[in-house]
Amino acid sequence: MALPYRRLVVKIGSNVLTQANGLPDEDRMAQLVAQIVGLKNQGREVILVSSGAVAAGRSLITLPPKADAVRSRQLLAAVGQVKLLSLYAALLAPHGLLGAQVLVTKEDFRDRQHYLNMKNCFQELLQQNVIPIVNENDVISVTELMFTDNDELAGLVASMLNADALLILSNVDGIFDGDPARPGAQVIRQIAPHDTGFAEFILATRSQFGRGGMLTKCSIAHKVARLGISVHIANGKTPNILPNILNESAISTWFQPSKKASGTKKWLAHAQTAQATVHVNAGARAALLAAGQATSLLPVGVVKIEGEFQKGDLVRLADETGQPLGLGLAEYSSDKARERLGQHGQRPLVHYDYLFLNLDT
Ligand SMILES: Nc1ncnc2c1ncn2[C@@H]1O[C@H](COP(=O)(O)OP(=O)(O)O)[C@@H](O)[C@H]1O
Ligand SMILES: N[C@@H](CCC(=O)OP(=O)(O)O)C(=O)O
Repeated sequence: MALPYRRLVVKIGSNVLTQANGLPDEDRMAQLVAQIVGLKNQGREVILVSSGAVAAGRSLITLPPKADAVRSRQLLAAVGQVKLLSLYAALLAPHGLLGAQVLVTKEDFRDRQHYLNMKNCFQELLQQNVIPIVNENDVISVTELMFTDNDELAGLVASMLNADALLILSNVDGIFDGDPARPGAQVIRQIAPHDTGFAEFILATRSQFGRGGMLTKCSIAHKVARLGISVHIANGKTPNILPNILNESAISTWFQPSKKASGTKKWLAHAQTAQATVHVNAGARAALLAAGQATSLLPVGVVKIEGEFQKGDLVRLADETGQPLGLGLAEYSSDKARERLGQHGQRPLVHYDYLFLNLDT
């Protein structure tokens, strides 16, 4: 039986769409589009997050020697994105399908109005049977404004649209239990929501044209799965990989989902800024991070509060050494919290429903 995912986000990495010489691999694109059309014909909704603009740009423009790295990337992506989307449009047209370009920046997920505009647009596109094709707006996303990579962007899109699954296509069959090049290395087939042991196997290497590397891919996958969205990492170069993930015959690493999280938890998982930090003691840290338990933060475990906050504000949680633990919404102000610091029998400062912990700390 096929996996019952109705709404899918498919992320295709640069290296899947790029040949060894750095130019776009149009045959591969055609194969992947054919697979996506197959998924659509099964009645599924597909949102595509596609890298490849820089590679496409390389096929159009030769950079001058000693060109500035940031400007070169902007130039290649600006020119290449047109070619990338034209190729997708040409491949979808014979199937009677339209693709839509959606270019986003990190800022668009922070600004609530931008976020809602974007969400509404996606919903309209899906309703009209159009395939949104998302990429980072590389022209204005430079250095610290950039997403870590398109895996982060795909995770945000999957959470925003409450997708059933995120399929990340890279140039490896999944996460290996060691160097993928080592003879005998095996793909880890399943990772449970609270299992963080996989991190020890990941090497700092990344594919030739990739940006973030496997470690960021995995921490995004883990976070998204903990919000209740299935994540599969698989090889985009393997024939029929998308239908085979869905009929469970493909090799892939499957991050099993937790129970679906509320909209607030999804937002907290990806929120970036908090004004104040609440430091907790070792006992509270252990209780919060204990697998499978829904624990709220009580004042008895709080040792220090840095900064000011009001009821409903976003606060950062950290342990006594300052190591970040997660983010939550305060149930009361920092003034009240300071009065109750270390006291037993007080109301939670951060309720479990409004708390998102990073398990990879
Ligand atoms: N344990 C591991 N299992 C699989 N791949 C790994 C592992 N450790 C490091 N990698 C590297 O991660 C790369 C994929 O990540 P990345 O370069 O970011 O790809 P993409 O461009 O698809 O986002 C692989 O090509 C591989 O070299
Ligand atoms: N936005 C860039 C891709 C950046 C990126 O994150 O690539 P990847 O590491 O392959 O997901 C492009 O279109 O070339």
